[in-house]
Amino acid sequence: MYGEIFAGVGRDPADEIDAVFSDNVTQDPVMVRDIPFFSMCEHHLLPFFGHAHLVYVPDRHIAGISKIARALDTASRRLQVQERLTAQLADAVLSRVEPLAVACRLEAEHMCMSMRGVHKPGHRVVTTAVRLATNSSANGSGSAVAPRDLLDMLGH
Ligand SMILES: Nc1nc2c(ncn2[C@@H]2O[C@H](COP(=O)(O)OP(=O)(O)OP(=O)(O)O)[C@@H](O)[C@H]2O)c(=O)[nH]1
Repeated sequence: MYGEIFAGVGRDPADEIDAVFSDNVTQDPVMVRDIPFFSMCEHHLLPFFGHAHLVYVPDRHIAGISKIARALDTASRRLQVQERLTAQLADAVLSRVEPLAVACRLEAEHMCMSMRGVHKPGHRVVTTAVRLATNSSANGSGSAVAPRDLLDMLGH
């Protein structure tokens, strides 16, 4: 059982993104919503779980969509904090798909806050990560979608 829960230990989430396509790519945003994930709080050894949403603006490549979910699984199946998990997913897409911009948002309930401690079942922790290509025009002056637009699409 623990082999499955911690199957991401020692693996690079980016390596899951092994399918990218380069034909007829346009710089229109691609969004994947409501990807479920389960992870383990590194402070309490209790689960946190929820959904991930990710949007990116392709440059020359698009990702095989399942590979984004696979990268999320690899990053979540280990001891984690939600902020780092969010960043690792965005970084994996940035490094392998080389988009103009990528943003992701995770919403989760942490069992360490629900079943013990402060006892707040039903709470939701929301984290976001935004990454821009170093040569991106997505910083506001160019024609690409701005980071604020990406976060709006994610429903922050
Ligand atoms: N961007 C994009 N990817 C797609 C679409 N339809 C299928 N794919 C992805 O194309 C990829 C093909 O990857 P492969 O590794 O060759 O196929 P696979 O072994 O079935 O991959 P898994 O679904 O990850 O098991 C997968 O990531 C699919 O999710 C689509 O319409 N758009």
